[in-house]
Amino acid sequence: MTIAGSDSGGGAGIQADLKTFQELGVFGTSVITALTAQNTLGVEGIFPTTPDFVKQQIEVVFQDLAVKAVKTGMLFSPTIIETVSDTLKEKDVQLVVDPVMIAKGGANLLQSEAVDALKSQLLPLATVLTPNIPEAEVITGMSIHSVNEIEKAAEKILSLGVESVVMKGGHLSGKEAIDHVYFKDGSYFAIQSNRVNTTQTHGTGCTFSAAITAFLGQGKTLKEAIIEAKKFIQLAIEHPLNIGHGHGPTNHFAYNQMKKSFEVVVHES
Ligand SMILES: Nc1ncnc2c1ncn2[C@@H]1O[C@H](COP(=O)(O)OP(=O)(O)O)[C@@H](O)[C@H]1O
Ligand SMILES: Cc1ncc(COP(=O)(O)O)c(N)n1
Repeated sequence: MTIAGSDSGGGAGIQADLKTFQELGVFGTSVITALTAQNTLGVEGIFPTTPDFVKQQIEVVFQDLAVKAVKTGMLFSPTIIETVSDTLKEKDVQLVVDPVMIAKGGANLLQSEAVDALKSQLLPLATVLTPNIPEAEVITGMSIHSVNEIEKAAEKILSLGVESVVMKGGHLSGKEAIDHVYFKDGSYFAIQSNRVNTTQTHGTGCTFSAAITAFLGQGKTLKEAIIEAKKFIQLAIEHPLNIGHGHGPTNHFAYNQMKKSFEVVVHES
């Protein structure tokens, strides 16, 4: 299940999630928190759903279908976060939280007053949190420029009650795009891939977290799911579709076409 916003341009949000689920052979269900009028150039409008209707969508799907894993993306408001947290608290599922805040084009997808609810209500339920660096900065109140600061921020995030955190390195510079993964029990690994010099990164975070969710739903361990999701997103970025006039979407087809001949580098410690 994905609980997220709709992207009319099809590259991020619910649409990216369902495409990823489909490519990975899992049956996707969707709970829409907000409609956005959006294309690769940016978000022009946001029309949020009501918290009650978000709850109704979740409950109706759970009443009928055996949901194995859930991801959250754009949640928009404190009341939607409270409702999603209260509803999921009762469910026995693995939860991937992508703390979507600001779109690549600059639009606010989370009201600033919603950060407290995200930290206090949703994060304690999360199997894994997948912040990019700016999101990790908002959650921790720290500025993050080095691996040392990434580790300190991860410690702060783990203390909020999440079981694990993937600190995504897409927004840092350097020849590699490295994601650092920390677990509550103190274990750690990092996954490294070549940084692609591209503007075609609309929906990278949504796609990555959807792939983790799909692999968890299929019964992979969290570590296996994160590594395989990194392959999915790397191939999706490396082989862009080149559509739209702004931040183009990633290519959800690439993984199935090329995964056999591709590996990412994993560092353990
Ligand atoms: N230019 C890039 N080249 C290769 N991988 C990237 C690039 N940009 C982002 N990634 C990867 O895509 C995933 C999503 O990261 P990021 O873009 O930081 O998230 P978000 O979309 O939430 O801002 C991460 O695994 C990150 O390492
Ligand atoms: C509905 C919705 N959800 C999430 C994103 C974030 O994606 P990105 O950071 O790539 O703009 C988005 N643009 N729209």
